Amino acid sequence: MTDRRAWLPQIAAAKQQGYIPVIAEIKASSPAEGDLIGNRSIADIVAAYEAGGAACISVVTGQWFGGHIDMLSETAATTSLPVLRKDLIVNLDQIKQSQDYGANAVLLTRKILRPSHLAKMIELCLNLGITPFIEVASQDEMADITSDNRIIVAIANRDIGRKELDINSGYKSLNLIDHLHANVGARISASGISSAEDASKLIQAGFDGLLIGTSILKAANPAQAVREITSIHQ
Ligand SMILES: O=C(O)c1ccccc1NCC(=O)[C@H](O)[C@H](O)COP(=O)(O)O
Repeated sequence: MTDRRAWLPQIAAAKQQGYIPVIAEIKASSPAEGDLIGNRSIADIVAAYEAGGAACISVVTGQWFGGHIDMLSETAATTSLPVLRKDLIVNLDQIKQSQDYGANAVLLTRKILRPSHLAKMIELCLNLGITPFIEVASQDEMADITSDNRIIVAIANRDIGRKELDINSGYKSLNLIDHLHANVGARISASGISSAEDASKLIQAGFDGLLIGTSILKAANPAQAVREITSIHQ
């Protein structure tokens, strides 16, 4: 398997080199948009994301989004960029499974995990050398995130419970970022990001990176779409 770079150094390196760290996502379909991949292979998409300067790759393996665990190993075999598994991960075995399939970060969705269980999952990730990528969607969900510079916190612009149909909800993360009081390794704005202008506002608000799926998958030229965001001048 490819020797994978670590998440936080990769995000820091992109910033240091003057690029916006983009976590570019591979997602088979969305309830709002339908098929997002068409006749492309995972290798085609990864190549475009790398050409656009993506810092990291996210792979949605969840069935809601037409995903499958094999998409993870296929991606991991194609790139040395850091790889995140996005799925409804609720037990410790899924964390080990994610690593076996090539992920070096896993999504932990605060909304569906009790704080004590979330703490155990974070601990296992850190023991295994996996970066916990904790997603929150409200002020309440951020309240019990504790400071740890080895974790990533992603603030979602959409509510997972609405199955991505709340497309016009605006950039919720812009209002929430100042309520995240924990010191963490990186703060990411996730979901619904569709223009360089909006990406720029999110970075100016203090985010260390952006997770983007649908808009770059739908773009006529995904490499260019990623490049337009990674190369924004601040
Ligand atoms: O948010 C979750 O808990 C979740 C769990 C499993 C699979 C997907 C999940 N969320 C949706 C996404 O991750 C979005 O695909 C991602 O944020 C990208 O959003 P977009 O740019 O709007 O496609």
